[in-house]
Amino acid sequence: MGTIAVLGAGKIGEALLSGLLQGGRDAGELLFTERHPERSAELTGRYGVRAVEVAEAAEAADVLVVAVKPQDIEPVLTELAPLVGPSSLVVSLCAGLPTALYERRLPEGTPVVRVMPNTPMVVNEAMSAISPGKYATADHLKVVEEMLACVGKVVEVPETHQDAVTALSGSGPAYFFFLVEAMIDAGILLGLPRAVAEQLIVQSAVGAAKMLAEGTEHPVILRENVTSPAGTTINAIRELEKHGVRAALLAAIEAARDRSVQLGKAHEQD
Ligand SMILES: NC(=O)C1=CN([C@@H]2O[C@H](COP(=O)(O)OP(=O)(O)OC[C@H]3O[C@@H](n4cnc5c(N)ncnc54)[C@H](O)[C@@H]3O)[C@@H](O)[C@H]2O)C=CC1
Ligand SMILES: O=C(O)[C@@H]1CCC=N1
Repeated sequence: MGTIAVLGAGKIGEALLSGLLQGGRDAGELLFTERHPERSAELTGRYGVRAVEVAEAAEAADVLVVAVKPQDIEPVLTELAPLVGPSSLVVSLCAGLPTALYERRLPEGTPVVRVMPNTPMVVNEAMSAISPGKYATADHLKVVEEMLACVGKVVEVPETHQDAVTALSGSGPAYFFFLVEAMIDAGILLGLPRAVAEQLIVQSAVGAAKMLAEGTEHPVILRENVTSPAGTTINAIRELEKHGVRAALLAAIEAARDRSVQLGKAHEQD
């Protein structure tokens, strides 16, 4: 797989570096660029990975992973344009940004793969969806898949699905954290000490996630198995339905998808 350079080592860039290191990659095979020197020093201190300028990253790395905010992509494309070409491999983790944007702004033939990962990368449990741009070959996809398989699961999707994927699994961990936070608050409402409420809910989330991951039963059956006739759970479910939680989730994820589309459209003229 060779050397990987992460351009923009914020939350997701750091998650990738740390996941790759935990997955057995050597710090010497990883590089990153950062616009904030104090952030560079922090990451080099924590992981032993070297911060470099974009020119050195493009020269030394086999894979260039773009992990800046979509709103910050412009200067990165301008910097990269004279440094890359058909023998490079550019991987974009940026929400909403189509491979066509990179293909317009980088030299003709530059292979680009669009990826939507998520932060559970830090515990090697990422869900990443990958889509090839028009110059990316099966070999390029294999390289990207291998890199991401070190930090979790990988699925290939048509690029037309990437905005939906972003709303579902890219943002997905935030919805679960939000739910956990609200359930811990419910424990406080019922008079439990915060630490106990946290332990109860976090372990319930871990257990439920493991059952889901085993995949032996459909989520509906798992939920029904908890829901006893005239029991406690059905009273809670009635309240969830009454308060429109299911519809709220559909609307929320649709809104996230729409924002992803909008982020891509902001660069249509570039
Ligand atoms: N945070 C998340 O859960 C996920 C984020 N993403 C995508 O990953 C990208 C990064 O998101 P975060 O890590 O959350 O943002 P962040 O703001 O934490 O990280 C971006 C980093 O890029 C650096 N940066 C900006 N311009 C730069 C430049 N020209 N050269 C070098 N460094 C530069 C910033 O200093 C910052 O450290 C976004 O495009 C986002 O859509 C994708 C999936 C999940
Ligand atoms: O909120 C965001 O825009 C990024 C993309 C997916 C998760 N976080």
